[in-house]
Amino acid sequence: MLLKFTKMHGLGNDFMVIDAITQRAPKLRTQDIRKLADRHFGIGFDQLLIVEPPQHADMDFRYRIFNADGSEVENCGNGARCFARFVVDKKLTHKQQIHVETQGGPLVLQLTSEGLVSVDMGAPRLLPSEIPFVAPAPAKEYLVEEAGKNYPLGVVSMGNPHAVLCVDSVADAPVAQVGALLTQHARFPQGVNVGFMECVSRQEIRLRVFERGVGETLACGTGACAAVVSGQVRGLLDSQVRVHLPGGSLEIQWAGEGHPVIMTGPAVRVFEGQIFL
Ligand SMILES: N[C@@H](CCC[C@H](N)C(=O)O)C(=O)O
Repeated sequence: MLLKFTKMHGLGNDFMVIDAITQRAPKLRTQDIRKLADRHFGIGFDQLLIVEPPQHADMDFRYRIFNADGSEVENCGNGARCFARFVVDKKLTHKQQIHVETQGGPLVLQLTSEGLVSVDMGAPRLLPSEIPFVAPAPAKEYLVEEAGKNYPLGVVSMGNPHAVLCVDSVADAPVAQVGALLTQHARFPQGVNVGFMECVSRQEIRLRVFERGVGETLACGTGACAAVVSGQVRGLLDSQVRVHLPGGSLEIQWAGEGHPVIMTGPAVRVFEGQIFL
């Protein structure tokens, strides 16, 4: 069958987006997604996004997210912004404010007058059991031992699991090596996305993220939210922070415990395509 798709990106974190509302989309198996994600033999992407009708009457859409390794995940910040741009550009909605179901919980999105997308990402979860993370008691930072070294990590769930490590300089951070070790650490039973955060000031950080199921990406939206939350919990950051990622910058706001994290940034359509499956 011929499947139409749109290639999009949020700060270089790239997506294949499938409209499963106006076309019949096949059920893709893990190995199908891996093949499509391959940058040499497929279309190439960090995540696949599938836009579907909602399952609950108070929602506008449901969207599902799959990592390049074919695993289904709960949430994706850059994906959420691309999803909003996609449903508006495709005229799947005329609403200003879009409510969408994800596996990690509902999100509220809107396009701004500057052409950006702002997303209410919901309140972060910080209890070890909510990440999930194995720890005897809640703390601001946890020492996680791997290969004879102790890593002081902040842990945050933005629907999906994140660990945040403070570094002196992201340019020199051992993202590939340490990211690969920690992403599958036994204390994170569902794996974890690993952020390397350099605090420039209380309102500005640099961040690189080794994503679960992908490897290092040019940007991670939920990773940016998690880093700002973890930085605030550790007393390092203010409530409004500019996050510089290798692919560009995001604005993240968090007013503290119980409040939602608001993420604002761009979402770009690259091209329309079709593929025989
Ligand atoms: N790129 C994303 C996060 C995608 C999911 C992540 N790899 C996971 O496994 O949880 C973002 O922008 O948030």
